[in-house]
Amino acid sequence: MEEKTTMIETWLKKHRLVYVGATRHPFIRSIRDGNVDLSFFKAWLGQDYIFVRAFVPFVASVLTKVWKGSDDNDTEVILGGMAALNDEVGWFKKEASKWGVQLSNIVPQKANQEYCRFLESLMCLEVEYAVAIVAFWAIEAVYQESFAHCLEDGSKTPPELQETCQRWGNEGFRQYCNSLRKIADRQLEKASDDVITNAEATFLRILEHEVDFWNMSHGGT
Ligand SMILES: Cc1ncc(CNC=O)c(N)n1
Repeated sequence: MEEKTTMIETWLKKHRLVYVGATRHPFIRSIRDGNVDLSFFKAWLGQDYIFVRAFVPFVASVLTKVWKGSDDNDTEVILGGMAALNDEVGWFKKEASKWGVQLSNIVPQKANQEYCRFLESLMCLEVEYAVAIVAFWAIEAVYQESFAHCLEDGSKTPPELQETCQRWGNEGFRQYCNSLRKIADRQLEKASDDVITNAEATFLRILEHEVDFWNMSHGGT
């Protein structure tokens, strides 16, 4: 059977370097190599908690958009993502107390604020479902690929960080990302050229924001 090349496959090839920049960032490499600066890890933990709080209403907005197109499968996949986020918020609180990170005192850094503001712009009703679902997939896929890399054979991830890597690097999360990717590709198949152009630009913006987010935790600004 002949498999046709999907839009996302095409983009991943075209933007390989940017994608690798987001999924093989020095911060992730330092976790994998076992020489991560734990103060960077704690900084990431606090900032990511703030990001995830903003990510929840974004996912809710995607859910609203799919509901209008009333696709039951899509709704269930996204709702599953929402449920996982509920669990994740609880995990962040537990993990923060384990590391002595005070979540109530975290000040969002500039890169985080800008990323959250970008998410907010994607919540508008005028943003098409195809664009929003591409963004959703890309956000999840970067974490999946990054943390799965820290669990591959030969990695020296410190034992106390393995649970964190498992959170996004596990097999279930990989399959969930694949489901999101299929949903996104299916939307792109029927999208207009305008929407496709928009979705590709959004994909790139997400990758840039993810790199800036890692940079921030890695001692950048
Ligand atoms: C900055 C960033 N990007 C992606 C994710 C993964 N999605 C939900 O947890 C995340 N937690 N943080």
